[in-house]
Amino acid sequence: MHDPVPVLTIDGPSGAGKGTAARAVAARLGWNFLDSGAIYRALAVAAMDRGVACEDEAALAALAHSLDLVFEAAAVPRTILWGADIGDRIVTEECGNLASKVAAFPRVRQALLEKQRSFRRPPGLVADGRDMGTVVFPDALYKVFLTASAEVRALRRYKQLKEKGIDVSLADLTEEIEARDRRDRERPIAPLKAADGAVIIDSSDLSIEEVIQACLAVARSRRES
Ligand SMILES: Nc1ncnc2c1ncn2[C@@H]1O[C@H](COP(=O)(O)OP(=O)(O)OP(=O)(O)O)[C@@H](O)[C@H]1O
Ligand SMILES: Nc1ccn([C@@H]2O[C@H](COP(=O)(O)O)[C@@H](O)[C@H]2O)c(=O)n1
Repeated sequence: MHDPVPVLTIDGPSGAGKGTAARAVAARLGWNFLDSGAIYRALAVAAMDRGVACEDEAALAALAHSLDLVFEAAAVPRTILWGADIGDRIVTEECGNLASKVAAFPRVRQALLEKQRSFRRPPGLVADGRDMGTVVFPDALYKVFLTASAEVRALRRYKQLKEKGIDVSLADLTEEIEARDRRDRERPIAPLKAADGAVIIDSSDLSIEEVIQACLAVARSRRES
C-alpha cells in the first residue's frame, strides 16, 4: 500500500500568522502550499463582481463550482480569478468579512472541498485555514493550531494593511476581527477550532522565525516518532 501524500495543517484565527508561517514552512520543506482563506476571499470578490447576494446560498454554491482561480507562485504571489489579478482586492478586511459570511454556508463549503483537496500533491502539502485539520484533511499527519491574543492579531493586521497603503482605524479593525472570529467559531459547519491532536502554538510573543521553527518541529517530531 502506498503512503498518502503528507499534509501539515495550520489552522487558527485571523492574523495569528498562519499564512506567513505556512508559506515559509512549505518553501523550506519543498512542499506545496494552500491558502484556503484566499479561495473564500476570491469567492467573495466573484460574488461582488457578478452581483450575487451574500445571502443567496444556492447562487454562491454555483459560483463556487465555476470558480476559475489560479495561485501563481512567485516572489510576489499572484491570485488570478477568471484571468484577472485580484491580489489587491482580497487583502482588505471588508473582503475577509464577506468571505466569512459566504463561508458559513454548507453548500459553498461542499463546493470548494475538492478544489482544496486537489492541492495535495507530492512531495507534501502545508495547508492553512480554519478547518484544514478537522474537515478538509482530517487524516493529516501533522496538525498545528496557531493562535495569538486578539490585541496582537489586530495590531499585526493594522500594520500589514498600512504597509499596503490601506487606511484603517485600529479600533474598527479590532472590532471587525473579533466579530469575524466569533462568526467563524460559532458557525455550525466546520467551525474554527483546534483539530484533535493538534499542537497549539501561541504566537503572541514569538517572532515569525520562532513560529516557523515551531511548525517545522511538529513535522520533524511526528516523522521521527
Ligand atoms: N510572529 C509574528 N510576529 C509579528 N508579526 C507577524 C507574526 N506572524 C505574522 N505576522 C504578521 O502579521 C500579519 C498577518 O499575518 P498572516 O497574514 O500570516 O496571518 P493569518 O493568520 O494568515 O491571517 P488570515 O487568516 O486573516 O489570513 C502579516 O503582516 C505578518 O507579517
Ligand atoms: N479553511 C477556511 C479558510 C477561510 N475561511 C473563511 O474565510 C475567511 C477569510 O480567511 P483568511 O484566512 O484569508 O482570513 C475566514 O474568516 C473564514 O470565514 C474558512 O471558513 N475556512
